[in-house]
Amino acid sequence: MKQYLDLMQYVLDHGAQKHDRTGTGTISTFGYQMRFNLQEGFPMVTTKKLHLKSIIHELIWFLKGDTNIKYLKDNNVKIWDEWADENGNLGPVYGSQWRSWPTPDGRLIDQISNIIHTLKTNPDSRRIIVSAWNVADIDQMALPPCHALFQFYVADGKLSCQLYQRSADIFLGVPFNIASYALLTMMVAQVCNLEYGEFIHTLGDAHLYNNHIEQAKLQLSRDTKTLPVMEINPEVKDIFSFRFEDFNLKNYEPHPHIKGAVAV
Ligand SMILES: Nc1nc(=O)c2c([nH]1)NC[C@@H]1CN(c3ccc(C(=O)N[C@@H](CCC(=O)O)C(=O)O)cc3)CN21
Ligand SMILES: O=c1ccn([C@H]2C[C@H](O)[C@@H](COP(=O)(O)O)O2)c(=O)[nH]1
Repeated sequence: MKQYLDLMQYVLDHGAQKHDRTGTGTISTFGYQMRFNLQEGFPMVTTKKLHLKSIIHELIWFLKGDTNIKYLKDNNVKIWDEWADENGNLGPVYGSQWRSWPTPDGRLIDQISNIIHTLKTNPDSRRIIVSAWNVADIDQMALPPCHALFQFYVADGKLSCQLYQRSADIFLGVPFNIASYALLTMMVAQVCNLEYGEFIHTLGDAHLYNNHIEQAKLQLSRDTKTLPVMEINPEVKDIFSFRFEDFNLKNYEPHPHIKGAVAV
């Protein structure tokens, strides 16, 4: 994952000191893009061990349209705990916008079903977009969407996806976001009978929190390893039918995990 290490090095070399909402302080840069060819392996960071279980369950949870952390808690995933209210609710975050975006006249739009339909019937469309950035709902969300908008693109029978992420926690969030959207792209490709193309990750405010700098430098001192391979149960042909057991990551041999506190 040279692309990820290059991002870390770039922000260390060129980033500006910036205050932030959490009071932690960051070193930050604005506007950065990484590309991952999904035929060259699954883009999981190898310079620290990533907890894939959390990533898969979070993605299944988004696709269910769920915005309560109960499903995550039942599967021992804790990454959203700090933001939920006393009933486990996060407000109308990703799952709600992806599957049931409310219209002014009272309908609900299932953006995921719509993009699957368009990919199957009109793959050359330049409008294959999912937006979580629902301006009218933002003040009811526990956290405004970071991965705000993504677009699919088909050429030569290959499916690519580009994500716009407005705010990117390079040490903790970004490795999760890359793996999650790479996996989503592969799942969408499978159900639409397309080959794997690229995942393109475009970042707005890309920052390293001041209490993650040592962890970043440790990762930069480690050598990269061959990317693992993600096997997906080929029998699943419906985007909403994937289960945790349908995924099998092979040959993931990362360096040891590195701890870092999450800024709330
Ligand atoms: N500051 C901040 N960074 C984020 O990346 C982030 C937020 N806030 N708020 C909302 C979600 C929650 N996300 C999170 C939250 C925690 C971890 C985290 O603690 N990761 C650890 C443990 C992983 C695990 O338990 O599975 C890690 O080492 O990766 C990662 C992503 C991504 N988002
Ligand atoms: O998927 C995610 C979700 C969140 N983040 C990070 C980016 C920021 O560090 C915080 C959000 O704080 P804001 O003040 O709302 O920007 O969470 C991420 O990297 N990936």
